Parts: sequence; C-alpha cells; structure tokens
Amino acid sequence: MTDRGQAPVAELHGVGPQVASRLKALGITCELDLLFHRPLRYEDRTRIVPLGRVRPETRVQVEGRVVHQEVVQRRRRMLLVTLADDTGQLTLRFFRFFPSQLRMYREGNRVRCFGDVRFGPQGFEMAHPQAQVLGKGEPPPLPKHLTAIYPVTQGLAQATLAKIIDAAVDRLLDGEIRLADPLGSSESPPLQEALRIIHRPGPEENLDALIDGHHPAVQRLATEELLAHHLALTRLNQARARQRAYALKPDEALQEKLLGVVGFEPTGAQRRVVGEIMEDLGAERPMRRLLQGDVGSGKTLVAAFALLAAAASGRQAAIVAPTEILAEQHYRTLSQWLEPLGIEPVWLAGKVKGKARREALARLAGEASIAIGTHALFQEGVEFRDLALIVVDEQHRFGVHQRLALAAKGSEGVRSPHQLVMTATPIPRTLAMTAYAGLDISVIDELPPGRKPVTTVVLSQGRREEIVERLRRALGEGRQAYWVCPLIEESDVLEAQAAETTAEELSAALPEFSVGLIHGRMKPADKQAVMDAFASGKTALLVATTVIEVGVDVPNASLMMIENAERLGLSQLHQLRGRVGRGSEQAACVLIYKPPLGETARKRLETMRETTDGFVIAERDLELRGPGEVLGTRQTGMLRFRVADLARDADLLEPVKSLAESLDVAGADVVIERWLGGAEQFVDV
Ligand SMILES: Nc1ncnc2c1ncn2[C@@H]1O[C@H](COP(=O)(O)OP(=O)(O)OP(=O)(O)O)[C@@H](O)[C@H]1O
Repeated sequence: MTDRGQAPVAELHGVGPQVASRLKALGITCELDLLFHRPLRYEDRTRIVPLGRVRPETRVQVEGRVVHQEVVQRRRRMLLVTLADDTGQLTLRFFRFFPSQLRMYREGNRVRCFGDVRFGPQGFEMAHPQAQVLGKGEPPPLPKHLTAIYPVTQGLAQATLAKIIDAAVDRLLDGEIRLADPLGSSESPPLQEALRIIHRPGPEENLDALIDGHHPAVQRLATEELLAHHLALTRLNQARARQRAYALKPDEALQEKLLGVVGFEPTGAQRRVVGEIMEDLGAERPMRRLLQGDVGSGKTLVAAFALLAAAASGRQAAIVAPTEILAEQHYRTLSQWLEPLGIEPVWLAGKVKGKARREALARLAGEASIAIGTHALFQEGVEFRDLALIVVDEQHRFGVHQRLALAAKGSEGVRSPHQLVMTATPIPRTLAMTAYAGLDISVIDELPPGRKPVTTVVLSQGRREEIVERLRRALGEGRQAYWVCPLIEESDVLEAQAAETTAEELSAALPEFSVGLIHGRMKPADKQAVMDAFASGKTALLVATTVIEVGVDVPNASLMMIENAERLGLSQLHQLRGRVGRGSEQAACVLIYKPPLGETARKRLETMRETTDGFVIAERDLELRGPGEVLGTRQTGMLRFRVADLARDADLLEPVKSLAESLDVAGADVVIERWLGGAEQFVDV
C-alpha cells in the first residue's frame, strides 16, 4: 500500500530545472508535496460585485465598461480610468503604467478587474487591479470555487505555482493520483476530500477556519501529519532501546583546567545540568537529552563539559549548529577554551573546500577529538574515527528529519553516539513533550550573575530621528549597537536590500562612527569578516537582518534597535533581544513599529516591554499566536510542520496516540513515508 502518483516534480509537465529548484526551496520535491502545500488565503473570483455595491477595505472582482481615461501629472504621471456599470462607477488608479495599458483601458472596452477597494480622492478606487479585457461575446465563465493563493518564494511567481498545483489537484480528482487512506473513515473528511476543500473550497466554506487551520479539512491533514511524527518517533525510540553507547567518563583535572581558562564560575544551574549530563554519558545507554536554556544562560559552557568528557575518554565528539555564523561562533569560543588544554577542534562547514577540507577529513578520521561545524559534518564522505557524542545546537532550526538523520549516522557503527540537543527558546512543557518526545529534559533556569534585565521601550517609527540621536549618544559613550531590519516581504533579496538602504542611511546620519552590514545573502567569508570587525569593536554599529537572531555573542553590544518589530513573533523578538544584555552593562532594546498597530501586535510588544523571562514569553506567544500569522509561524517555527501547528493543534495529540495504536505496520509505513519522506529508513537500525 503506497501512494500512487509520487512523481518527482522535475518530471511534471511545465516544471523545468529552475522551477524545480524554486519548488525545492518551498519543501516541494514530489507531486504529493504539491498537494500538501497549503494556501495562505483565498480570493473570491466566483462572483462579480456590482460597482455600486463595492465597499472599501475589501478585495473583490468587478466588471464594467471604461467610460473615461485620463493621464494626470502629479509627482509622476498617473493613469486614471473610470469604470461604470448599471449600478455605479469605480476609479482604477495606476501609479505606473505601460503604453499597452492605455490601449487596454480604451474608452468603450469592457474589463474584468480584481483588487483591493479603498477610498480615494475620486470616491472608491482600485489601484493596479489584475485585469482582463472582455471581448464582444459572452464573458469567460467564473470559477465555481475560490482561488487559492499559495506561499511562494523568490523567483517563483504565484501564477506559475498555482498552475502546477492546480494540475496536481486535477490529477488527484481524476483518480490519476491515488492516495492510500489508512485512517479511512475514522477521520472525516476523507483525505482526498480534505485536499479538495483546501485547494478548491466552494464559496460556502468557512474561509477563516480554512486559513487559521481550525477547519475539519485542515485538522484532518494536521492529524495525519502529527501521527506521522508520532509514529516515526516511536519507532526511533524502539530502535534506541536496543542501542548501546560507549560510557564516557569526565576527567576532573581537565574540567578544573577548563574553568581556569574560561575565567568564571558556573552558575548553580549550569553545575546541576552538567551533573545530569555526566550521569547519562557515564552509562552505556545512549543519552538523548534536550538542554533548554534561555538566551544567554550559558549553554556553551555546558556543551564544553560534555565535549571534554568525550575527549578525555579518548573518543570523539561533534557540535553542530544550524547556521555558519553560529557554528563559527562556537568554533571561536570553544577553540579559545580548549586549545590551552591541548585540544585543537576541527572546523568543517560547507564552505571548507579543497586542501582545508581534506585536512579536516583526515583529522576526523584520525587524531582529532572534537569537531565543530554545520550540517556539513554529517554529509556523505565524512568519516569519524570514533564518534561518541553529538551536540546539536538546535535553536529551533532543525526538525525531526534531521534528528533522524543524525541518529542514522551513529547507527552505522556498533555503538550509537550520545546526543545532546540544545535549544534557546523555552518551550512550554506540553509542547516540549511532543516536539521532543523521547528526550530527557534538562533546564538551565538561572542566568549568570550580574546580568541586568534589558530595558525595553516601544516607539513608533515616526520618532526615528529621536532614536538615531539616542544611538549617537550611546555610540559616543563607546557602546556598540545592533540595528535589525527584519523581513518585510517574503524575500531575502528584498530583506537584504532594506538592510543595505538602512545601513547607507545610518552611515550618512552618523558619519563619525563606522557602520557594518550583515545579511543572509553575503558570502560566508564576508559575513565572518563583518562579525569579526564587530566583535573586536572596530565597527560600532551593526546593521543586520534577522541572521543575527541566533547565537551571536558580542558582550560589549548593549543596545539594539529592531525595526518593524510589529511584524515579528514573540520568540523571535526574544531571541533577537537576547543578543544584548550579555555583558555587565545595562542594555536597552528599542522596538520600532509602524503604525497602526493591530491588537495582537500591540500585546506582543507590551509583553516584550513587561518581561525578559523566556518562559513567560513562550507561554504568551502560544496564547497570542493568532490565525494567519504566516510570518510568525514560519519564524517561531517550533518544529517545522507543513500543516500541523503545535500551538493550535495541541488537542489533537491525545487522539493521535490512540490512532497510532490502531494502525497496522503497513498503514504506519504509508503515513510516515507520505509526511516524512521515507524517514523510517533512518529509523530502522
Ligand atoms: N557562569 C557564568 N558566569 C559568567 N558568565 C557566563 C557564565 N556562563 C556563561 N557566561 C557568559 O554568558 C554569555 C552567554 O553564554 P552562552 O553564549 O553560552 O549563552 P547561550 O545559552 O548559548 O545563549 P544563546 O542561546 O543566546 O546563544 C557568554 O558571553 C558566556 O561567556
């Protein structure tokens, strides 16, 4: 029993290599993934709204005859078109236009337009509608269902993606793609019907529920997805129960030496957690432990103790981080700490090529005891002599997939490595138990001494000049600052551009200080150079996109401005703010928002002003993460689910457990294969 129609997208009609690679960026590699790509929202093109009945702040489809066309000269040339029908008139406004549009909107032409209505100088108007000219005969028929709008990515147009998905939905409804439905009638609606509703809802469907995910069709898919994760984790745990690991014993003399180099005393919480980890490492059962510690709580030192135990036992340990910036940060800190102990870590990331790579590989297969890097450490061709411990600095970037892959890496040998997963955002307990089922949990619930909570103020962007003045004063006192420009559009190109523009503006406004710029589209070496300049104090101000959200540790930086703060989720704001207040200086964070502020955004910013406690923030985040917060969901990313959302679907977890028990092995295979793409191959050891 498998799903028929699992063609790789590259084999589909109309999908060339370029589109295929863009689809991959969206997590779509086979035809089935297209069906599971959930729309962001829907547009109602099933009906025509009479011009006399359009209302502002709505998005509608209208039809009418052009009764007037005019090019007016304001700051630039604008095209104004008046449409009329029997009930009234509507203005179309084009701030930029092509000559072809003058022909398209020639007086007398009939056009069908779709767009946002707002109140303008000429009454109701629509700016830059999507439009089609209607011929003389019967107008083209209206669709019977709503039009789905999908999340896209840079370089992939909505129309292209919609067409490809549409074809897949056609094939599903024609019976060419057949989906096994192991849950059968126990869940309603049936799988195929659920997919139909999600991609092509009739006008009668509850759209809000479809968008926010409470609709039975979405819940049906979410149930199956959670089930897939549950089944995969159960299998993983079963496999683990049979695994054995090498017992690793700490060397007290080395530990003392490490503390001497590090130069501070561990907090009580760090000591306790190190104790828990040492107990696990000392056993022959592989450790599977989640280390939770708020931003700046000192997880790195705890990791260092674990790594040291492996080295002291004559075996190998690896620490992996999700981004190069973060991995390099670890490399720098840990090298500083470990080299005086005679341990020289190996550095490996994707960008390490040629001779350097060959050397790194030789050391991993040979004398090295500690490896630091990105996921490149676990790619084909990397062989460890004796990997006994893996520390994953997850920061919420890795999902179950990767954890399974890591487990697989260790399972090749006779013994499995111990695993420590570190995470910075505190996860409410109920969620932690699901997202990290099968892991033991340690919590660092104390910050290093002398930390003063970051003072947070919330200001409207109208007060930018004042904010820049404040920045000038702080920099003048020798402090360092971050200026964060987060994602405004769903595109890293635009994000990078926004950051570049901001950096130019700030350089011009603050000529007496040196301003650095870092964003995700820069080459790793350039990023590193910028980070080094900032860490060494050469640059006073670092303009950054949210690439700095995780793990960056520059204790002298004590001021952070976050633009468009209203767009960010709470846990992301918390992560970002955690970059300051890491030294003994009183730190401040300015959250700059663009009015008007919605209710949820206002509550979020208030929460940030009121507390710096990661657990309080995480709980509040769960309460507040309202429907349709696509950015929020994407960026808080507890676990990368396609449809399910742990905050929304917590009540599905119990039913999922009983479903799992009622499913036979073949059914479980189908579900795991479908949602986790054959992850079970990693699980069976
Ligand atoms: N016990 C301690 N006493 C004083 N300073 C400490 C202590 N433990 C850690 N630090 C310092 O606190 C800062 C934060 O530690 P670290 O980078 O390990 O935090 P983290 O838990 O990894 O946070 P994040 O998730 O934000 O990266 C570092 O500069 C570190 O050297």
